[in-house]
Amino acid sequence: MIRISDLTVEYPSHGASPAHLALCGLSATVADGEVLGVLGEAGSGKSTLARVLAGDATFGRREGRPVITGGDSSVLEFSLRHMKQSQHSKYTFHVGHLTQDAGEALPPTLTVSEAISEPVLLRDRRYNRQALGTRVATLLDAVRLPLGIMDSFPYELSGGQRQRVAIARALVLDPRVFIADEPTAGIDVTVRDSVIDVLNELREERGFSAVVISHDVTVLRRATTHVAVLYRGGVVGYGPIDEVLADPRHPYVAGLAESFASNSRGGGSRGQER
Ligand SMILES: Nc1ncnc2c1ncn2[C@@H]1O[C@H](COP(=O)(O)OP(=O)(O)OP(=O)(O)O)[C@@H](O)[C@H]1O
Repeated sequence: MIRISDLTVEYPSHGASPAHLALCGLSATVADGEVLGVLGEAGSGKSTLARVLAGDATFGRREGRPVITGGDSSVLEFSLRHMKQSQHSKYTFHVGHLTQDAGEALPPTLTVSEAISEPVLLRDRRYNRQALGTRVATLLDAVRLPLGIMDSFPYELSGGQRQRVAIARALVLDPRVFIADEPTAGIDVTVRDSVIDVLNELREERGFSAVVISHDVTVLRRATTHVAVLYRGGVVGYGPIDEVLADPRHPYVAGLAESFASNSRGGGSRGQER
């Protein structure tokens, strides 16, 4: 479903800033029903990879957008490097993208229900409102949010609730591929498990494929089939997470293995919902 082959990505130069090489010769595959986890230090290229897979690097050079300068990635038979503008809307219909800090970027003037419905109504203003209401309610339930918050505005919610609304919004078009950049950031440990459950249910029921960026080892262990560890834009570890950590081939992966081992000895991460 997703085949990344020798992918090289740059941010073009603008003003006095030179071009920046963000990903270099990256390869990975995600078959139907698989979830690839991506981890790596800050600036290693994780969000850039998510943006490219979400279709943000198509149609020439635009300031602030990544550009594929080598290799390619095919997602659902679409070539990301050679995608035509006319294909983009179809592509983004099938590929959901939860951006980093999506919860904080919810439209402030829309209620929860309107924010989750918006991607559907932007494509089809005459979509059946009753069916849409049912879809919103099902998604709220899936991310363990009470139906009573449907008419609330983002400022009335906690950070963790906003993040879960953003997840529901990213899934409302029923994507076949889901790209999620830190989906559990700011979510407490019990809700984090429900997000992992949503990913696993989608995977089992729909043969859904996903790429999940996360620094949370519990998410990576329970929701991914394999991981790619990025370091300065290249892959330095690839395979099932426990195998990658048990046999580190790069000093950065060895450091990760060490810190994950000491975290588990200390009882693991316990993120608190904001
Ligand atoms: N719009 C942009 N223009 C130029 N360079 C950029 C742009 N966005 C990101 N970069 C650079 O590309 C590299 C990869 O950034 P990216 O955001 O993909 O890393 P990341 O691994 O997601 O980091 P973090 O964990 O901090 O989110 C970094 O060196 C970053 O400074």
